[in-house]
Amino acid sequence: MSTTATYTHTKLFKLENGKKLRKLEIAYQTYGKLNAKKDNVIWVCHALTANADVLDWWKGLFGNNDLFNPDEHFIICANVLGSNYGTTNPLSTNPVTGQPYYLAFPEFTIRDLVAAHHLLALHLGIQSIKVLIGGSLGGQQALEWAVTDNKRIENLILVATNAVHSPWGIAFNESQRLAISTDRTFYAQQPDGGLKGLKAARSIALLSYRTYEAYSATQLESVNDKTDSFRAASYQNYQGEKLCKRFNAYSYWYLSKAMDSHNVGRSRTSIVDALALVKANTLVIGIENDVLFPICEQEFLANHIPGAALQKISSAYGHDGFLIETDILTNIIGTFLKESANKKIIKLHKTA
Ligand SMILES: CC(=O)SCCNC(=O)CCNC(=O)[C@H](O)C(C)(C)COP(=O)(O)OP(=O)(O)OC[C@H]1O[C@@H](n2cnc3c(N)ncnc32)[C@H](O)[C@@H]1OP(=O)(O)O
Ligand SMILES: N[C@@H](CCO)C(=O)O
Repeated sequence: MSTTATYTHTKLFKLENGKKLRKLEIAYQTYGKLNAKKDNVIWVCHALTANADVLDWWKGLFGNNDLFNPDEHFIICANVLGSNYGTTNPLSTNPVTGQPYYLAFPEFTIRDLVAAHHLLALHLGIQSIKVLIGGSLGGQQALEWAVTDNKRIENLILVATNAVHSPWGIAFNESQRLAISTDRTFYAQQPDGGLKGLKAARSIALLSYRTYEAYSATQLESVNDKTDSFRAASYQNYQGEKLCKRFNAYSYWYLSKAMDSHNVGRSRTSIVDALALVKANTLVIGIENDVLFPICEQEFLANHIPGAALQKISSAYGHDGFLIETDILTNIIGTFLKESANKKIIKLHKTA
């Protein structure tokens, strides 16, 4: 059973920077049913350009015959604030002006994305989360959630993510925003504004999501007399255009800023102290070939989240491996959850 719905928050939604959004709408999807014990919730936080349909974009890990399936679990995935898959975003109508926000949309942070998830969890009556999982920007949300609200989450799975967005990651994002800002239509404030810039931005982003090996494996020329029109060039154009057909430059701009904002230590004593607040059984998964979120970032998480386990995997896809290597993820996560369930039984026996 799958449900697609939108929750409308009728009170003002206060952002971390103090600005307020009226009539926040959060699009979400659920699969399966909450069981009688209310202990089968799997909450998924999605990455930069995905949506609430996790059975579509994380197939192999989420599906009718997969580790996370609607027969056993109540799976919830919400489209993040700022994204154009149904949640309030820069193309939404500002209730105050009656016009789309575009660049008048307030800036927001990863903490604001999590605050919106909190509202939805409250609305759905979710008291405990068996597994909170996310990769990349989704992992940043999951981590922030586990720091802020550390009693509700039993198991936390962080894939290809970090505790604070790195100077390297911010530099990639700024380069993408520079590409968008060179497209003058971005400032015309129209639904298709900045799409040429967005195409270039996605092309830049892909270089951080993939690897030298992946391009060599898929984009190598079969003839050696070419001087132009290379496959790799066609691929970059294609991928840029593919994103433009399903996303918009304004959402992309604001979400990349939210990613830059990620820092679990902000306004807290330190990053290390913030990580020490996590109480969930935590599994951190890193991809050894990830250029954007290098393995040292997951080592840092695992070293500072109490009792966290670390698993390193290899993927020629690099960072995007977190979306693609579902067989390996199924194996690692399945084993971790079995061990976690066994530990829970032993603990219950000891306290009985
Ligand atoms: C409504 C929706 O679409 S939902 C949103 C779906 N996306 C998300 O959820 C975001 C997360 N997903 C992703 O980022 C990506 O889908 C990934 C990382 C999982 C996979 O990336 P993909 O682009 O599908 O794979 P890959 O890099 O192998 O590229 C394959 C595509 O490039 C095309 N391609 C490959 N080489 C070339 C080339 N030299 N020139 C032109 N096109 C090329 C292929 O024909 C294929 O096209 P298709 O996507 O239309 O079938
Ligand atoms: N490929 C992912 C971003 C990488 O985290 C997306 O488009 O959402």
